[in-house]
Amino acid sequence: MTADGLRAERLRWGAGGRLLVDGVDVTAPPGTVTGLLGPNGSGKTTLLRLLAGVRRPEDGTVRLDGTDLHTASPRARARAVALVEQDATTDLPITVLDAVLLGRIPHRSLLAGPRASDRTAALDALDAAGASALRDREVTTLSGGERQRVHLARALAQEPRLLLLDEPTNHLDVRAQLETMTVLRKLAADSVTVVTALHELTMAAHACDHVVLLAGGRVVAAGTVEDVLVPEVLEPVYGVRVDVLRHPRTGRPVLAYTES
Ligand SMILES: Nc1ncnc2c1ncn2[C@@H]1O[C@H](COP(=O)(O)OP(=O)(O)OP(=O)(O)O)[C@@H](O)[C@H]1O
Repeated sequence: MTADGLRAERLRWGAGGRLLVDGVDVTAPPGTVTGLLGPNGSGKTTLLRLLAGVRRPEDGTVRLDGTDLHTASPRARARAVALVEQDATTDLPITVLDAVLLGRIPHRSLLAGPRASDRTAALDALDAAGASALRDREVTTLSGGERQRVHLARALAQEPRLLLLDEPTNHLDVRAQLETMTVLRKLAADSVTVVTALHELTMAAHACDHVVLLAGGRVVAAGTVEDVLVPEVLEPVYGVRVDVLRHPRTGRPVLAYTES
């Protein structure tokens, strides 16, 4: 097994007589955070499901460290890949800790209950996601932001090599957004491959190594933050005027938008 991260090539998937993902390539080396950007309806969620292996492409391949995710067994895939879906709902009347323990299922015998090591992994994941204080709460009673942290914790408990997230910060306050992106950076530092859909371009500029910009199911630009998050690329895609400022302390791009 080579640790070359995620390599998706020529992905295609359509529905309702329309191609929603049309010849998309995504490369994400281990140890990097890749931002998946694009306007509403550009295909980010559809692409993440193809990358996660939960939806089979009509054409193209998804390889993680050289292994084709769509021919791997569901169990092998579940050990390797975690997907945090947008607004994932959990209607089960279970506690937060039990919900996070569900992330350990790919790592244990189906018939056995959680082991002490699974519980430790779940508690560590809750801690990393900043959700330890919620562990005994019933999931159905949580706020949107609290749920988002718990979904992240469940994915962390899964200990994936590829972590895919669909707008993981959309319910979070500014501090929690930064904390979540710090968690993703730490995972990348531990050689996890992280791909996250984001709407907030300044957050992408702050936390991503690479970005992939989608429009109409196609990649319109891919590369470093400095190459892609520029007015010439963004303005035609979003239909707004974009000004790129510099963060006074980090030097990273800060994007400001006005109607064009
Ligand atoms: N099963 C489906 N059948 C028909 N159309 C679909 C289906 N799934 C998604 N679409 C459409 O495909 C397009 C891409 O949807 P997708 O959810 O991937 O976009 P997105 O970039 O994640 O959008 P958003 O930023 O709004 O979350 C949208 O126009 C959506 O309505």
